[in-house]
Amino acid sequence: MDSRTVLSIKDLSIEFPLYEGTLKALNGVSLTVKQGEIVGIVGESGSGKSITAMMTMRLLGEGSYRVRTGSIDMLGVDILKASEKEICELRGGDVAMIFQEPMTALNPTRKVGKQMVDVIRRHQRVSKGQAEEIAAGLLSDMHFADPEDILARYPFELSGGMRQRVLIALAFSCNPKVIIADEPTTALDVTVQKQVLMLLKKMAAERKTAILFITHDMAVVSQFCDRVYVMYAGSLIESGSTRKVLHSPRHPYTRGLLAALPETAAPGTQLKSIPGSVPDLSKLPVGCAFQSRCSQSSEKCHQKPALAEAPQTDAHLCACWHPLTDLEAVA
Ligand SMILES: Nc1ncnc2c1ncn2[C@@H]1O[C@H](COP(=O)(O)OP(=O)(O)OP(=O)(O)O)[C@@H](O)[C@H]1O
Repeated sequence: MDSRTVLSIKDLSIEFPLYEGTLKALNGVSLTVKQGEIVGIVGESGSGKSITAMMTMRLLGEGSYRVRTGSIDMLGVDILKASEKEICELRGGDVAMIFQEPMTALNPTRKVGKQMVDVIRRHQRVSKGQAEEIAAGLLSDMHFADPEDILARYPFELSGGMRQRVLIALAFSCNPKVIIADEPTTALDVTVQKQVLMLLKKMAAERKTAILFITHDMAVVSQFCDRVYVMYAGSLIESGSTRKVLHSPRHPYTRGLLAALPETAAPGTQLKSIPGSVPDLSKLPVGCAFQSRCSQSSEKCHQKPALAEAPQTDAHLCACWHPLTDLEAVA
C-alpha cells in the first residue's frame, strides 16, 4: 500500500439478511483515499454511499449485517477485525465524522463552548482555558466574527449553516487525519452550502486532512472533490479525477446523472432523466446492475464488468463493456 494512503477498502461486499431474502448493499467495493485528498462518492439514493461511509468506522449495528468479502484499512487499523477499543480510539481522534443533521450531533442542552472544550480535552492534554482558546481559534477559522459569542450559545440559537460550521470546527478540534463526511451540507440552502464547503476545503488543505465525502449531488462534487467514485446499486462503476469523470464520463450511468443536472440543460429545455429505476438490491440481475436502463446494453452485459485494476489510483476507470468515447460523452 502507498505510504500516503490513509484509507483503503478492498473488494468489500456487505449484505443484510432480510425475512424475504438477502439485500446486497455493497458488491465488491474497492477504493482508496490518500493523505490530504478530498474523495467523493456520488450516486442516487440507495446506491450504498452511506453504508460505505459507516463501514469505514464500523458504525452499522453489529449483527444487522454480514461481510461477504473484503477488508478495510483505516490508518493501518484493520477495521473489520479491530477490537471495539481500537475503533473507539480512532473515532473522534485520527478520524472525525460529519453528518447531515448537525442538531443530532450537537447536544441541545449544552452550550457550544462546553461541548467543544470537552471534545478538545478528551484528546489533548490542555487546561480548560487553553481548550477555550483552541475552540475560539477553530471558530474563527470557520469565519465566525465573534467566536466567544458563539461559544456562549446553545445550538438551537444558531442557524443551520452556523451549526454545521460549529460541527466542522468540532471535527477539526482533534486534528484528524481523515474526515468522513456524509451529505454534510445537503440540509442547507445553496449559497450557505457553498460557503460551508469552501471553509471545509480550506481547513482540510491547511491541515492536510483527507476527506471521504458522500453526496448525491454532482454539482457539489465538481466544486469540492479532487477525485470521485460513482456508485450504482452497491457497486462502483466509474472513478477518476473529478475533471475527467465530469467532463468526459465513460459510463452511460454517469453521463445520465450529469445530463439530469439543471446546470447542464439549455434554458427552456426539459431535464433528461434516466429511464427506469434502481434495481431492488435483494433481486439484483446477473451481470451489470444498470443493464435494464442502459441504451448501450448487449448480451455481454449479463456478465458483471469490474472496475479494472490500474497501477495508479487516479487513473480514469469505468466498469462497463461499452464505455463511451470522449465524443459520445459530451454529445
Ligand atoms: N440496517 C439496514 N438493514 C437493511 N437494509 C439496509 C440497512 N441500512 C441500509 N439498508 C439498505 O442498503 C441500501 C443502501 O443504503 P445507503 O443508505 O447506503 O444508500 P445511500 O446511497 O446512502 O442513499 P441515501 O442517499 O438515500 O442515504 C439501501 O437499499 C438501504 O435500504
